[in-house]
Amino acid sequence: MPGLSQWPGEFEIIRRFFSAQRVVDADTEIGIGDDCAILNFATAARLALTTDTLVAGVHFFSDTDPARLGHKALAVNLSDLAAMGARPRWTLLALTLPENDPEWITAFARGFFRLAERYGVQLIGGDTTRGPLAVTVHALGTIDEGPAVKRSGAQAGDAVYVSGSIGLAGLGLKIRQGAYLVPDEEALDRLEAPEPRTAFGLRLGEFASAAIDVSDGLVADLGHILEQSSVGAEVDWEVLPLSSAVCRYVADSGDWEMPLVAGDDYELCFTASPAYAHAIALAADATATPVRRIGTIRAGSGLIIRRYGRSVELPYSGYVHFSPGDTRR
Ligand SMILES: Nc1ncnc2c1ncn2[C@@H]1O[C@H](COP(=O)(O)OP(=O)(O)OP(=O)(O)O)[C@@H](O)[C@H]1O
Ligand SMILES: Cc1ncc(C[n+]2csc(CCOP(=O)(O)O)c2C)c(N)n1
Ligand SMILES: [Mg+2]
Repeated sequence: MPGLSQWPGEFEIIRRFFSAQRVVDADTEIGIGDDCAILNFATAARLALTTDTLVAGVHFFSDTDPARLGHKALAVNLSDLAAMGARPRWTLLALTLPENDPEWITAFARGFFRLAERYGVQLIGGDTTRGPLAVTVHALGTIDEGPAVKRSGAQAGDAVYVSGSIGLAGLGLKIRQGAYLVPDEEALDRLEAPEPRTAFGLRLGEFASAAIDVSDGLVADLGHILEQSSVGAEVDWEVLPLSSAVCRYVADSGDWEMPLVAGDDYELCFTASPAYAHAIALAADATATPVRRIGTIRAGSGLIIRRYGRSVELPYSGYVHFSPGDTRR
């Protein structure tokens, strides 16, 4: 009779797919294999902790390439660490699988560990259960010096910036849903395998008064900054960083709000005093991160979008679980 750890069940999945990672963080006293992981770090660094769940049929299509799903499950958590200026270090992985399909799990683990290794992140524990497909990842990072970049620090007169480009994942979702018929690889890549803005996130502390990552949509997430900072903002639609495919979608459909309300882009939206414009350009350059000023923080409340000489006030709408019909953006 095989020892418990040899049974082809959850323990075999853990042993075979998840417990032999090359990355080992020096401050990990106990990793995978006991009731808890133990971290032992004597430095003055503070810990940043976050968690995000991806559920089949809600966050991803059940037939998504498992390597891309493994990547995305970690990426969305690294994105939250980036938004606070934290350095990613450790992760925990809670995996609920409908079946023990070694090929699927091998590909999932490949995507997960490839990203983890690129950022030096160690998997230190998790949970493996049988049930409807869902992935929950916890990520832990350190803030080595300076204050964390919060949602609540934006001030009237600050500039509003966004990294990369927005609306790509929303376009990918429309294509995946069959609601838009012009294929675009870049859009599908953004939807299924977003890249966390980790390197730029580590520079945010140098200049940002507030920051958030764009998971639910620019308007909804900038809205969190505005509410938590008790300010309003104006955003110029014409300067939004949109890929040519997103521009074409807007021209074809007339749906100019899509890039503002669709989620899943995992870009960083942040605010900073105009005095930091040069520092921001240097950080963008040093980390090869496109960054665009899209608007200005104003006293008061509410978000005004300026578009071709008109001003429209948009509600802070985006992807909201449990909203009527669960906004399928
Ligand atoms: N069930 C919960 N119990 C305790 N805190 C929660 C719970 N759900 C969310 N939170 C906290 O509420 C805040 C807002 O959560 P939210 O999920 O909107 O943030 P986010 O992770 O940046 O967004 P997203 O999930 O879209 O990536 C966070 O501080 C989060 O830790
Ligand atoms: C199949 C499928 N349908 C819809 C979407 C869009 N979507 C789902 S959750 C979410 C916000 C982020 O989630 P959370 O707030 O839970 O972190 C978005 C934009 C998708 N990616 N896949
Ligand atoms: Mg976030």
